[in-house]
Amino acid sequence: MSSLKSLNPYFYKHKKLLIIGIIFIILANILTIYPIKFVGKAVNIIAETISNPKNLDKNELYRQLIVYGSIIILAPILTGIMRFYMRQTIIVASRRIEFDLKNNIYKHYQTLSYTFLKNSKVGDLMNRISEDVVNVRQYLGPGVMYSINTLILLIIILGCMLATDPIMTLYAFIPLPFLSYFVYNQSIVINKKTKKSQEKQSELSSFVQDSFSGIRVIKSFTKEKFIISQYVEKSKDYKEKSISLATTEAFFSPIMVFMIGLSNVFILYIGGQRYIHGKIDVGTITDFFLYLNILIWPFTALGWVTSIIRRAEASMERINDFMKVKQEIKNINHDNYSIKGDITFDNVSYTYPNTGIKALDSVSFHIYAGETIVIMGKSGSGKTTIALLLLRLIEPDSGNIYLDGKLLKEHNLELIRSKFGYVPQENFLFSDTIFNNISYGIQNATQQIVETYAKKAEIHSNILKFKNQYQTHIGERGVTLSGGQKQRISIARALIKDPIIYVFDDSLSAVDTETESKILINISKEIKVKTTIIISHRISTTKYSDKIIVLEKGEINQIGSHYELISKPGYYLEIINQSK
Ligand SMILES: Nc1ncnc2c1ncn2[C@@H]1O[C@H](COP(=O)(O)OP(=O)(O)OP(=O)(O)O)[C@@H](O)[C@H]1O
Repeated sequence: MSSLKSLNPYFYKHKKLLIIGIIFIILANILTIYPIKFVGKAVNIIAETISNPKNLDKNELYRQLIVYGSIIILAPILTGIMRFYMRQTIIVASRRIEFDLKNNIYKHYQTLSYTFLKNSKVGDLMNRISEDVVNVRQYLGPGVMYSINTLILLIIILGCMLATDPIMTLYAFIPLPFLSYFVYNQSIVINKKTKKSQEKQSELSSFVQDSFSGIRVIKSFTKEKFIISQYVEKSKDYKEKSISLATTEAFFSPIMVFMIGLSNVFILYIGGQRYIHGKIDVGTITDFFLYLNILIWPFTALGWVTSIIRRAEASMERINDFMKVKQEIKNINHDNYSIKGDITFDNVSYTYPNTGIKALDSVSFHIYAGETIVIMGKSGSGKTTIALLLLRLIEPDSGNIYLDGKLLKEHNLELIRSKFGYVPQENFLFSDTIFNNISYGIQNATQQIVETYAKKAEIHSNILKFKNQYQTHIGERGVTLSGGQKQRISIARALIKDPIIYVFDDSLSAVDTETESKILINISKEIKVKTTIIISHRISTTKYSDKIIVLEKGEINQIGSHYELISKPGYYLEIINQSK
């Protein structure tokens, strides 16, 4: 139950509804049990009438039977009304808690670090916020409701039974300790099996997500059959875990019914003995049977409720694992001020924690505000890592980064990110209209502004060719764009922010050199006055730069202007010679 403790604040928040719900549960149970003693009384009157027909007072008999009959009929109607309100309060509270929980998980996801999210599987993240939350909601709603219901019913029935005949009560409850032992053991097994089945489900979701993202590769490599067989294998695994869980859960109902049946046998035997010896009347035996049979459903449901609780416990553990992950990059400054764009890297090193790869090793350089630098280097040399450090998506392990002479981590994080125009290497666009994608970073964008920046990014004429032009939907529900078109929309999205610092991470790799040149000419005015970092493999971009940094295995191999670098042997000269 420990993981479910983290739900206490949510229970507290919705305490009013829950307390009202509990009151309805109590009323519903009192109304369920109240008419039972009248059944016993009615049975006694009928038995009395049959054995002594001479004493029959017809009017009195009818009067009593009408009163008892009315109570027996009316009480279930009122019980039904109480049960309706019990659901209306407790189930509604569970839905509200589910809403809060989902929002809190999503909010927490947003605070998690780039590296953590990058290393998590999307399917798994999705499962924790969907499937796992549904499991927890099942506990919050039916789980809590039926647990309280069973407990209250048990207390009331136990009280009624003890008041009627303590000895018969003792016999009726003989199977109870065995039942508790069985429930306890089964619930441990259910918890373990649930965790395994949920892990398998997460794996399956991640696999499906992966295979749809890589559908082009799968089809071009004609791997459909292979991927289907892998899916079958994984879903078989999930199926086996689920069946094993269902088998354990299936034991509950028959065992519960068996135990109640055993109680009935005891009642019949002991009750019969006591009746023969004149210690009780036949109505008392009838009452006991009715009491026990009322317990059948709640006790059968106990098995179901136990698995709901165990499932929720396993799910909550998975949710808590994520909720415990601390926000690594925090904002300590909330001031508003202007940024010039002077950047210094002072002996900066960074190692990716998950792989242990040292991506940057004591890197130092200085970019004056308004300068344009091109970062070159072989694949994996650490270029993107510099961009991520600048945006504070990751923090250096050692060394310092300064912006306008002040430590980057002491700046207002939201402010500095708003001053960056970042075009990432992987051109991610949202499943939305082209207009909304371009205007993503600004508020109240007009058609004119969006078009201006689309023109600068050399994508305007392409957009006009689509039927719905700027209102064209991209992605799953709309058109599929070419790599170059996506890149240019990403560029327009960064330009429209009118940032102070541009970071283009291999942003022109998917467009031809002519378009690349046009884009760079279009934004040359901005580039001249703003700090611009262009990560590129192409020599054509270097003509716009003040300085070139050549990285090799995370270290600076060469640094200088185009003319300085072509005058000495090295990677830069090699690239120049290759491009001739
Ligand atoms: N999220 C990550 N987790 C672990 N290792 C990473 C991660 N991202 C990059 N790396 C590793 O860090 C090193 C530097 O990567 P980086 O992306 O900075 O190189 P790059 O020069 O930009 O490469 P490319 O030109 O191919 O984009 C590489 O060896 C890479 O494998």
